[in-house]
Amino acid sequence: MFKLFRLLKPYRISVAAIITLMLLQSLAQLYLPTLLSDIVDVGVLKGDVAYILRFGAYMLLVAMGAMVCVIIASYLLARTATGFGRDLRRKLFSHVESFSLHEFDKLGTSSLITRTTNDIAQVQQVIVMMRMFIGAPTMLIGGVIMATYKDAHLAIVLISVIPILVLAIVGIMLKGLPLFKVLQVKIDGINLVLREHLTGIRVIRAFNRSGHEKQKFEKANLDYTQTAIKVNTIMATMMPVMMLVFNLGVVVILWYGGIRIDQNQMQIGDLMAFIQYAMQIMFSMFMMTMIFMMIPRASASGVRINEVLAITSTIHNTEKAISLPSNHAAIEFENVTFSYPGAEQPAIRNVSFRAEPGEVTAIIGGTGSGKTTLINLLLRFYDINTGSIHVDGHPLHTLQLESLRQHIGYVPQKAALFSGTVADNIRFGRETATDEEIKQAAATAQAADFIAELKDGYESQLAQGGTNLSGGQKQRLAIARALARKPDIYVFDDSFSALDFKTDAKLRAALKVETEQATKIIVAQRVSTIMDANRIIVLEDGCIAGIGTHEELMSTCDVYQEIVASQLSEEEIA
Ligand SMILES: Nc1ncnc2c1ncn2[C@@H]1O[C@H](COP(=O)(O)OP(=O)(O)OP(=O)(O)O)[C@@H](O)[C@H]1O
Repeated sequence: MFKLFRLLKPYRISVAAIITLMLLQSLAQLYLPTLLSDIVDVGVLKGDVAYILRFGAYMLLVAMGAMVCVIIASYLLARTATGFGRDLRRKLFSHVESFSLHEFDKLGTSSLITRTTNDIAQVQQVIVMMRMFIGAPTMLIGGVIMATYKDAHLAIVLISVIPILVLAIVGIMLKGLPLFKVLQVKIDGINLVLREHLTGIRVIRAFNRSGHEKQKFEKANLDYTQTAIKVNTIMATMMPVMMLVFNLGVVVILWYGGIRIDQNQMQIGDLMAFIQYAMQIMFSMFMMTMIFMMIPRASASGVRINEVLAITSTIHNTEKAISLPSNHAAIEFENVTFSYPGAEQPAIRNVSFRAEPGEVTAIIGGTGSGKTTLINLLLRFYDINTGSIHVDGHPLHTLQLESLRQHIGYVPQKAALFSGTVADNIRFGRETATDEEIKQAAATAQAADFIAELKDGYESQLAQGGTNLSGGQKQRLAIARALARKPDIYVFDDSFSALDFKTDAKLRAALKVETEQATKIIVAQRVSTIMDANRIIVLEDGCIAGIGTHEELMSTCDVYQEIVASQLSEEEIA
């Protein structure tokens, strides 16, 4: 966790000011009881009103000075802590941005979200508590010194109470701390049930499993509550135990102090100051307990954050990476083999093909045959194991990632839209696209009609993930987004599956005109979508079972014939 505090560097002046102010505040606090004892011993006992007033005003000034220190320190601390949290979130976010899909697979999306939010908040809390880090030890050491200075004999009573307090605190913490860790795991449990419930709400309702889900949530909730009650019960004993030990200590101090006053070895004011020092010592011990309770929790979060920061993406720009010139680029796969990390079998084996500019290269095959994997490799979401991929004659790894992706208009299998307007979502493809270009892209994607029917047309707001649109509408917006980019390469990963046959045909006809010069790769399940492609690649279990036009494959490729036969009969039956 302390490694993360390097991010405090830009705030070093604030931190120095906070430390100085808190030290000043602690010194002022330590000075107050001494002033009080002077008022009592000199002013009150001798009836010197002028002395009382003068020292009273003095006390007021010191107290106000301490207050000003606390106010300024709190302000600076709030700014520093929120700034630190913002910087750390930014650092983590941009680091995660550089990850390849492999790293996302490894860490898990939900864990990355928790680490960027909850875990950072825990570490940020340590900064917020910085006041205590400085105040508590100063008050403890200063309190003991000042109490000893007031009366060394009585200080022995006080100092012998401290180990009893420490023992009580350590005992309680030993019981409570492991439960704090358990508590975090139980929160994870609630989050898991909740996340599954919210994302799967349609399925849960359709299968009438609401009752079952409710029970699952109740169980996780009860589990968490019971642990929380247990940990809070243990922690709640801390204050009364501390108060008991402290009050017993005060009784002993008063008793022994009374004897010493009786023997003229101590003055009343000193005894009053002594009790105040004892209170300050106890308060500082309480603060230190809070610190010790918080640090293990925050350092667990610190470890989780550092884990993410320590991961370097397996896919990044090499030093000599070049920018892909704007060109109508040919794509070439040569003997490409690739296994997903941890997978036993390669998802793609010895795949070779060429996709030419101005042509449509289609990929067809059963589920799990490796179609999406080919696309993932072209976009360099993953790196190949053996073989090579060239774009415009350049090996993929020699190209700058941003430049490569800049040239590709990608339509994913599952249309991912973002909250914002329809126009915002299309403009996502190219920020500089004009309104006219956006309308043109929507028209080509056969989305113009349904957008016109929306309440605010292109300015209609989309819900998170576009849930207020149908599957086909989402797909058409995703296509419009890729078209708005005007790229050299189009990649449609099963992007026409949610469209009816008529819209599918109209869309392909419009695309043909709009994307004439570009290299087009179309992954499809329906033969009718790709029948007129210049080249059809038939995939089976990660290998190429045939390449050719529809006619060629109909006479040479058994797998293709099977696909065609199964679909025709299905259509005939329908
Ligand atoms: N992230 C991943 N990690 C591990 N294995 C994966 C991953 N993604 C896909 N696979 C595996 O790789 C193989 C090919 O998957 P791919 O998604 O490329 O198939 P597909 O042909 O696109 O299928 P579909 O038509 O169902 O989308 C499958 O066996 C799948 O289980």
